[in-house]
Amino acid sequence: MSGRRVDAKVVLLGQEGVGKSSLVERCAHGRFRAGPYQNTIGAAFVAKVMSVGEQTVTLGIWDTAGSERYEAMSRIYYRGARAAIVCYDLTDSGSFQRAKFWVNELQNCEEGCRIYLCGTKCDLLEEDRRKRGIDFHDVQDYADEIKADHFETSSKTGQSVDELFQKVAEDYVNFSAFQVMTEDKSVNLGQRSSPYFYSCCHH
Ligand SMILES: Nc1nc2c(ncn2[C@@H]2O[C@H](COP(=O)(O)OP(=O)(O)OP(=O)(O)O)[C@@H](O)[C@H]2O)c(=O)[nH]1
Repeated sequence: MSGRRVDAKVVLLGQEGVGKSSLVERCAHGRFRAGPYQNTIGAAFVAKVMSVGEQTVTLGIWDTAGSERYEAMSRIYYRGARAAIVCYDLTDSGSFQRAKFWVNELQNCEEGCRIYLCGTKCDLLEEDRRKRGIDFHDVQDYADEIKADHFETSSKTGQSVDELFQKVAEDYVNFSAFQVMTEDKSVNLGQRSSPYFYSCCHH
């Protein structure tokens, strides 16, 4: 994977313990690590190759640390992101307030970044519906208001995880195609925005 071109930078944001690393682990390696919770320090990176129709897209996924101690660092990681997966724990209403904080940041600082709201740990609701901390429709209304997609996922069972990342990749491809189309129609300045390049670290 080293040296592979990354087409789109994707960042995960959200309160500590909401399950960002688990989401990346499920998406990248198809597994869920039970056991003691280890908080992320700084950030972690993984590259994920996705297929969208005939095309191949490499997402460069940055998993940030949720601890407020690392807030300034998380800001560095969302710079230039094409997509942000803003996570909250479906059983913890406080984590949804924190998600709103990140949405405001993105709206103010990263105009070109699409937002995906992700309610995590939905397996816990299947065990006991009373554990739901935030009403689905309230989140959906908020998602509509901010023009975000909204998913409820479980990294434990895998529910809706692939769908979430697939949507991110598809939106990237469709949006890029739209951009090229509108650029072709407008005055040709002889320049086209190039994709982001990184030398990928991989684990
Ligand atoms: N039941 C259940 N537990 C989950 C799920 N996702 C994560 N967890 C648990 O929630 C805890 C925190 O998960 P992490 O993925 O480390 O959370 P994080 O958001 O990356 O945390 P920080 O790195 O501190 O920001 C761990 O004990 C996970 O096992 C899920 O889908 N279902």
